[in-house]
Amino acid sequence: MSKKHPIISVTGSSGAGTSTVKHTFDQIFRREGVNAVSIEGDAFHRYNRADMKAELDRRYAEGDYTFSHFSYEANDLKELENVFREYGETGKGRTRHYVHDAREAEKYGVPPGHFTQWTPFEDDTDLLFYEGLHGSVVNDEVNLAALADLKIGVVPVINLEWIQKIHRDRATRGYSTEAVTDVILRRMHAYVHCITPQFTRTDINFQRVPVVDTSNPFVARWIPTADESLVVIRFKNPRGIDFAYLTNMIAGSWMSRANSIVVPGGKLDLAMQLILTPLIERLVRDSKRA
Ligand SMILES: Nc1ncnc2c1ncn2[C@@H]1O[C@H](COP(=O)(O)OP(=O)(O)OP(=O)(O)O)[C@@H](O)[C@H]1O
Ligand SMILES: O=C(CO)[C@H](O)[C@H](O)COP(=O)(O)O
Repeated sequence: MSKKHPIISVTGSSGAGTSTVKHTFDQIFRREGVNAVSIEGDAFHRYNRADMKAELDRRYAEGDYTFSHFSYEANDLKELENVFREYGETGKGRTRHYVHDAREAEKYGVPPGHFTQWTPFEDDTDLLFYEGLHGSVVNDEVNLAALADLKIGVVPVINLEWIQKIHRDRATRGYSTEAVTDVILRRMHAYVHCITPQFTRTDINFQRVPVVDTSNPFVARWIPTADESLVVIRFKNPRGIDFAYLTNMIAGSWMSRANSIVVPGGKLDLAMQLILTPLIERLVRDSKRA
């Protein structure tokens, strides 16, 4: 936890919608005049695509079928912890990009499946924003949850998450449904052991729930739209959250538990703005006083 140089982490599985949620944060940062430095979890993968394949093959040959990008060991979480710690203490740090596809290759000048060089953060930023798979990990090696000041989980129910991943990976990353299905299966062990435990540590979870039939996510023809979904928003510590204000402001919303509200899918962006803006404002205000 850092008051002087606050850190926000947004954690979700691959395809959960963390990049989409980042756009909402970017809008809030722009509107509130917050100068945030952003880092992507994929920058902290341990291997480039070819080396990951070699490591997978090696482990398969040894009978380990559980290794995937979700696994702790496939990522340099020590380095991520160093970046969180250094930023929290000094406001400095560094990051790089993992280039997924041709569009990103053109943007960064590095072929798909490779990393860019590490580059230092610009000086005098107001906060660090992380978006990726491991923003609230606590294991024998690292404690990232302890270093982040506001932790958000983005967790659609699992068949919606798979639909989102399959459609995104087919549309923009050139994978077949079969290839994505294999990846989903291979990642399941680490999904259960490395990804889901984080969502009991996050301060707020946003869980999109479809209200159309998604029983067979592998043949779904499109991603359920905002109108075809609800979002459950759960607060770890509901003290200080003005639920009456939120349910008044967000048409069609209601409380489903003492720490949860449900909003129509189309109101997700509004709900995030209403909930997150005061929290971000407070982090930045406190950091200027520290
Ligand atoms: N609220 C939403 N409503 C409709 N579609 C959504 C929503 N959130 C995400 N999606 C869709 O789901 C897909 C995956 O979203 P996104 O790219 O944000 O995931 P991600 O968590 O960043 O994945 P990765 O970490 O693998 O990059 C995209 O096609 C996106 O348009
Ligand atoms: O989304 C992911 C993790 O969040 C990707 O699967 C990961 O970055 C590896 O990508 P690729 O399969 O394109 O090498």
